[in-house]
Amino acid sequence: MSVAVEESGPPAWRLLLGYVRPHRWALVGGALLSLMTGATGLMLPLVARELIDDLSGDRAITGALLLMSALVVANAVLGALGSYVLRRTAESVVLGARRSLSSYLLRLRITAVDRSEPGDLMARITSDTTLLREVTTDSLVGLGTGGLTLVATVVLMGFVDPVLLGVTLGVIAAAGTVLGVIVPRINRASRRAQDAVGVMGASLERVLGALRTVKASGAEPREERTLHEAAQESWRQSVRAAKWSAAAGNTAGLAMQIAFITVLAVGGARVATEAIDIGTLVAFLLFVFYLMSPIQQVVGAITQYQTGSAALARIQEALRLPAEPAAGPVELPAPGTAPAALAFTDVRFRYADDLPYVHHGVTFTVPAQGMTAFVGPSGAGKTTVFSLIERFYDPESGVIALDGRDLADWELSRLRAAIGYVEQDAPVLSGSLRDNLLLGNPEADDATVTRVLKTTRLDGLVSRLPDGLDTLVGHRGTKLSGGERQRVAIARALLRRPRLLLLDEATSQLDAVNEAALRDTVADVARTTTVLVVAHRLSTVTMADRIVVMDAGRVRAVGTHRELVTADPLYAELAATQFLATGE
Ligand SMILES: Nc1ncnc2c1ncn2[C@@H]1O[C@H](COP(=O)(O)OP(=O)(O)OP(=O)(O)O)[C@@H](O)[C@H]1O
Repeated sequence: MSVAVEESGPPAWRLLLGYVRPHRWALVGGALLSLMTGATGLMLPLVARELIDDLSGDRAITGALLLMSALVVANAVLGALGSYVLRRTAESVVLGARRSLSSYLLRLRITAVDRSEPGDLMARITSDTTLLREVTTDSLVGLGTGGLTLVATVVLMGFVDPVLLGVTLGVIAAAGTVLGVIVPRINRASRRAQDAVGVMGASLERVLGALRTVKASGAEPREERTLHEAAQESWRQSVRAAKWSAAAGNTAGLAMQIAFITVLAVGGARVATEAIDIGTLVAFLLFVFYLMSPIQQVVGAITQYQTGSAALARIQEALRLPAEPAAGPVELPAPGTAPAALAFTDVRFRYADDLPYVHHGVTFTVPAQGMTAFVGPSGAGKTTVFSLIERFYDPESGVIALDGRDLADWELSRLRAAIGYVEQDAPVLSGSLRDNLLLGNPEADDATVTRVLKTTRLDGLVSRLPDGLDTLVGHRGTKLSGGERQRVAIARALLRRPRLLLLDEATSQLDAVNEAALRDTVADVARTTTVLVVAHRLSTVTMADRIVVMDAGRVRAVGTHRELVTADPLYAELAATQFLATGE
């Protein structure tokens, strides 16, 4: 299982009712149409009895025939209308579930995402929600209309002949006992089948996300096996569910056939002893025939609900993952807003309770404006500083304050609006170059975009591309070079006019010319904004106003390059080896 959540929670049907509630009147309308369809069907045996009576009494049958024809037509028209209304409503229920689930997943806390498989979460939005369609129509409506029709039919049958009704109900009760054993098995198999679809989604996401590496490692056969195994497991469990569903359906069908034969035999005997007349027996047999449809509807509703509730449980699991509060409208800082000051005070943090501490009491202050670089060995906790500033995670103890205010007291969307963040691997989303640049500030005007493109030296690239800013960059920006992706990420962050700019190794993939240009840009930005850089290159570090040296989750020194080279042996060593070794 790839989604880690606590097991408790309200039952699945409550979640279903939540999705159905907005469409309840359409559903009631559809159910009424279905009921009317059933009622027209139910009237047919009674009219048939009239017709037979008329025939045996030598009376005209035109009226009864016309009435029967009208009932047949009404039955067809009402049936079609009812099924359209119900199907439409079911699609609306699926739409509602997909909307709420996708909104929820976008708000997931990063901790929840760390513990989940994106492919499995995707399967929950796409495949599991689809199953709600059948649950809404077949289950909810089927149970309602089928149940009501069943009761109405049974009442009418009781009026026609209570003895034959007793015989019929006896057979149905026996079938019900068998169904009680079958139904839970459908639920179990359906749940496993949907879980296997989730596993398949997760495996697909894993492979397609790193197809180049998979190919380069010659790992296709192994990955293929994993995918096939998941597909096979889903098939196996779906076949098992189909087997039990078929058994359930046929048990109901068989019960009805047995009821038919028994009624024919017992009814025949009653006609022979003149307890009932032949018209009554024909009417009752027609009722038994009409009983078949609501019974199958009710059995179908119960079996379908088993599949649906397995999907509902998976949706519910996703909805119990920890999420952030719903974001208000994002308001970016107005041009010229003052840069932000930042302070970490004795911050302790670990990614999970069963993992070691990454920060063991980190303390440093960054005044508004200027550039601060973070250096230190790999795994020292530098990137984690940025993740905490963005509140992707919260510290276990200690305080992180922006402008003197604890991050916990900031409205999350306001906090993030103040920050521009360029991640370590500079992600670019599929879509056009323009989509990517305007991701964080869709309102940026053309003049600003042109200026930022120039600053990040992307103007040359854009003019070379046949479609300019509308060029599609491919999945994860694969049509761009590593350096171009990084510059796009920086341009995107700058377009947000951040009060605090976080650059995580933002220059690591740039060539010397572009790096020098970007260094000037960053220095320029640092005159009006607070810039924090996780640096791997001496060039970035030497120009920083202050350098925070981190080691194993602690700040060991703060100072300028000049100060630290003499004051801190680790820094002196890093400067002498790591930075210089990168080629500067
Ligand atoms: N999402 C996560 N879940 C669990 N552990 C994590 C997570 N992200 C990072 N870590 C661990 O936290 C520690 C610090 O990671 P961090 O990325 O902050 O280091 P860093 O100083 O930026 O390293 P580098 O210079 O190599 O990027 C590492 O040991 C890493 O394995």
